[in-house]
Amino acid sequence: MAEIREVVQLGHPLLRTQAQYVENVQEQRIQNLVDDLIATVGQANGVGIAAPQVAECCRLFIVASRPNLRYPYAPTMEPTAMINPKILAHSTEAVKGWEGCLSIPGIRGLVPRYQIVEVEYSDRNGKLQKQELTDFVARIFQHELDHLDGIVFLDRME
Ligand SMILES: O=C(O)C[C@@H](Cc1ccccc1)C(=O)SCC(=O)c1ccccc1
Ligand SMILES: [Zn+2]
Repeated sequence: MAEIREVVQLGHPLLRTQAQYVENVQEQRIQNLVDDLIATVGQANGVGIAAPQVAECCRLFIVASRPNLRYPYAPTMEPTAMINPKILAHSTEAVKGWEGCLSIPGIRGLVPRYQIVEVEYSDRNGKLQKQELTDFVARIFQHELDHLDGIVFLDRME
């Protein structure tokens, strides 16, 4: 009897419903993808990366701002996964700034972006986040959001 009780208490995978099992597999897939993207953006010395750039069709990207030659005052931040991201509001003026792209190596260009964006996304723990992003971090967010819609920075250069 103890054995059966132990199995029930531990929630043995075999006792989960099929829907719970599928949900757990999907959740693990997203967590693995987030970990892979964070490792990839670090190895590539990037400041962001979007799932479509590694042929994963889901609305998920990483923002990983750090100071660099073109943006020496960029904040250093923990690489942050942003799931189902959206812009809720933005400043009127667009400011041009240098961008590159891990999918278009060797090319840099001046791209207009909103300087301030109010954004919403779910973090990797499923918690809904609302934030105001400014300057370089706002630029990265807009660059990565474009990737989710098949747009690259070359498409926005004037
Ligand atoms: O292709 C990507 O999404 C990564 C891209 C993100 C990005 C760079 C610059 C502005 C907005 C978004 C890169 O990280 S490109 C390589 C890079 O580290 C870099 C390039 C230009 C300026 C700063 C950083
Ligand atoms: Zn890019």
